[in-house]
This record gives sequence, structure tokens and C-alpha cells, in this order.
Amino acid sequence: MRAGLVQITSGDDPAQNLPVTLGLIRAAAADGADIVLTPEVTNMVSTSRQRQTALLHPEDTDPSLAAFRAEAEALGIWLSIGSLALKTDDPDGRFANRSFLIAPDGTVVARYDKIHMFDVEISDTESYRESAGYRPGDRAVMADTPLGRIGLTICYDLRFPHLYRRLAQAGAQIITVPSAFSPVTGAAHWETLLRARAIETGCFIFAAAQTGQNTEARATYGHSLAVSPWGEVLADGGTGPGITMVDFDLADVDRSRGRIPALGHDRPFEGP
Ligand SMILES: O=C(O)CNC(=O)[C@H](CS)NC(=O)CCC(=O)C(=O)O
Repeated sequence: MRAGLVQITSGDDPAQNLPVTLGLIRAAAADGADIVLTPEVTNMVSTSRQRQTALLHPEDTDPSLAAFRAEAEALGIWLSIGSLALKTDDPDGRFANRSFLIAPDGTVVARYDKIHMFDVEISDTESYRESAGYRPGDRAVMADTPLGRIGLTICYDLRFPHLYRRLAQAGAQIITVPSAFSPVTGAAHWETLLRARAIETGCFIFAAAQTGQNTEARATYGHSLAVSPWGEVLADGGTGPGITMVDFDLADVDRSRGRIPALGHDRPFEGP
């Protein structure tokens, strides 16, 4: 099985981001990908609520989602659209940060709203308040596909290991972590956290990432990563835009869990 990770620098104009993303999806398909994965907020990276309100759509009329569904069907591949920013019926006007798994016939087989919101102050000059603009989800999602059972997560979710354990114990063999990581925390934590989640769960981890200077106010870390269930980095997308291909064998999931069966060794305990 072959996966293609799409690494892009989405800006604040969805109409410009779409053709760039489609071009890389086609390149990965031409290179034999069975599944192509894109980063968090593939359609639009923006820090302006006003601009998002002007340019974003609800799921049922979103032109990016329609184009990705048509492209999956035209190419006959699986598509993991890491996430799209979408309008919702939220009374406070917050958007959804929603991941989609699209089958080769163009149908959406799974959708997941990011649960954990990135509300942090990294330094005096760098802070994020994702929950002001986005409405968090409240359910974990896994999909059974011919490529394996795929658990869906997004970016900051990566720091909540119980979500990953739950997905793995529910049968996930692959977990997606589409991201738009900050450059500072990316350098400090990205690879370590992804490898830890892979080792803890015995799952393949596929993490397509935003990279570079997305807008004047926002930059991202890049380094799209594919990690084996044993914790090896199989592929690293570096810092430029492009595709990173990785071949994987689902049998490695059982091989890894056979060597370290920790996933089945949970025990109840008390305190603190
Ligand atoms: O803002 C948007 O449009 C979409 N959301 C994001 O890009 C989010 C919130 S700012 N980014 C992250 O979760 C990065 C997490 C991270 O960097 C870490 O955990 O260290």
C-alpha cells in the first residue's frame, strides 16, 4: 500500500489554495498512491474572522469539498482531507475544523470535528485562541476501509494520548494527524509526540502538515511525517511544499503489537 502526504502553504484565499492542493494530489496519484492525505485547514489559513466569514462555506456547499470528492472519484483513490474550515449553525458563529475521509467513489465515509482547541500562549509575542473561532467536536471517529481501520484526529489532539489509545483499542491500525503546527512547538515536540503516539498505539501515523509562511501573521513547521507502528520515521516531508510518498504494510501493526502487547495490558488502578 502506498500513501502520499501533501505538504502545502495554504494562505487566506481558498480559491488559490484549491488548485495547488489538487495539483499535488494528482502528482501523488500519478506516483501510485492508494491514499493521499492533506494537512489541517487545507482550504484556508487565516487569522481574520471577518475574512473567514466572507470566504468560507458550510459543508454542503463548500466548493473545495466538492472538488476533492470529484477528484477522488476521477483518480480512483482514497483522500484524507486533513481538515477544512467550514461554517456551522453555531449560535456564536464559530467554524468547524473538520476532517474528511473520502472513498474512491467520491463519497464521504467519515467526518471528524477537532476536539481539542489550541488555546495557548507560547511566548510574549505568540499566542493562539482557536476556541474563539472554532466550535470543538465531542466524538472520536474511526472508519473501516480496505486500506485498514483509520482513526481521525487533528493537530493539537496529538497532545491528548487517551484519544489515541481509545482509537487503537477500538481497532484503529492507521491514525491521521493532519496539522498546522507552530514553528516553535514543532521544533520542540512534533516528531517526539508523533513517534510516541505510534509506539503507544502500534498504529501507523500519517501526519500531513502545513509549512512555511501561510499569512503575514502565521507560519507553520512543515515536516509531514509517516511513522511506523514500531516508531520509525518512514518519511519526512522537510520544509518545502510538495508530496512525500511512503509504502506501508498493515502486517507491521500486528508485528509491532506482538512484540510489545502493551495495548492489551491496561489495568484498573486507584488514586491519586
Ligand atoms: O487556526 C486555524 O485556522 C486552524 N487551526 C490551527 O491551525 C490550530 C489552532 S491555531 N493549530 C494547532 O492546533 C497547532 C498545535 C500546535 O502547534 C501544538 O500543539 O504545539
